Amino acid sequence: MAGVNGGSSLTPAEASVALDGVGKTYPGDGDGGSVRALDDVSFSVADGEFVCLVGPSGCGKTTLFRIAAGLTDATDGRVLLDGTEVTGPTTDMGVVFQEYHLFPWLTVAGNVGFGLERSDRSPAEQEARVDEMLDLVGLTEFRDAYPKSLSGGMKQRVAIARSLAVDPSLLLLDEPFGAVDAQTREMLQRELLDVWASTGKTVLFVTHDVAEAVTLADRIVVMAADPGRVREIVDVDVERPRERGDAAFAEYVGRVRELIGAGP
Ligand SMILES: Nc1ncnc2c1ncn2[C@@H]1O[C@H](COP(=O)(O)OP(=O)(O)OP(=O)(O)O)[C@@H](O)[C@H]1O
Repeated sequence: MAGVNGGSSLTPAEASVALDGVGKTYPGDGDGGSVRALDDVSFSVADGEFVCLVGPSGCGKTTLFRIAAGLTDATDGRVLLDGTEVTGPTTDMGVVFQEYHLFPWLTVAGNVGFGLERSDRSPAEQEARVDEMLDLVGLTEFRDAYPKSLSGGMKQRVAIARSLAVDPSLLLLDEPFGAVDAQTREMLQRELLDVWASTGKTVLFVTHDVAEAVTLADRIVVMAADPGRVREIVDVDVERPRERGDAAFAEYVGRVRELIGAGP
């Protein structure tokens, strides 16, 4: 199988997003016991590339996601977005979490348009952009509905539409389909790939589901734990749409599972 440890040789300044020697130590409670959650994590994601991050429980996926999103400070290293160091949350990144984080008092259109209110678009431009995003995720007829009346899959489509509305250069997703049933999950994966193909966004997607990573990614960053670090980067050299029944698909799933289970 081709593609293990493959990937771009982009310099941090050339990449859409680059993690450059990122480390994180959580302080202990005073009696020592600090946790080295991440150690010297470096990889780049090229413009328009879809990269998934997988690894065993506790390898620091969420910590890395939060650092990339500017929500947590790294102890060492830095994250560059389009060559500029990330020092806090920015509208250049669209962020989607497992929990939908929708505003219950706003309609679907209100949620999707939320970030646009602080942009320099006119009200008419904002409305047109909301309509475009609702069309993109197939929720036009639900524009006036409230989140409580939506299924989990629909809520996550709203969250994705909201994150894309401000036209970020990077989409960051942390286990976005972790709370929906298996069938909805596969549908959302197909839809996300369609959105990715039509928008050309750069995507960094965290998941613990290896089949999901093999379905979606151009490359899979496989992490190891204690301390969290990059074990290998696997190029997924399979045409899309990928079929779970295919031998090549199963081979990649097996290879990535083996890497995750390989111990320290
Ligand atoms: N706020 C915190 N304070 C102290 N330690 C933390 C904190 N957050 C995470 N950790 C520790 O850092 C390590 C990495 O945790 P993190 O949640 O980032 O991993 P993960 O790969 O996302 O795990 P999982 O897949 O189980 O969600 C773990 O050992 C965890 O206990």
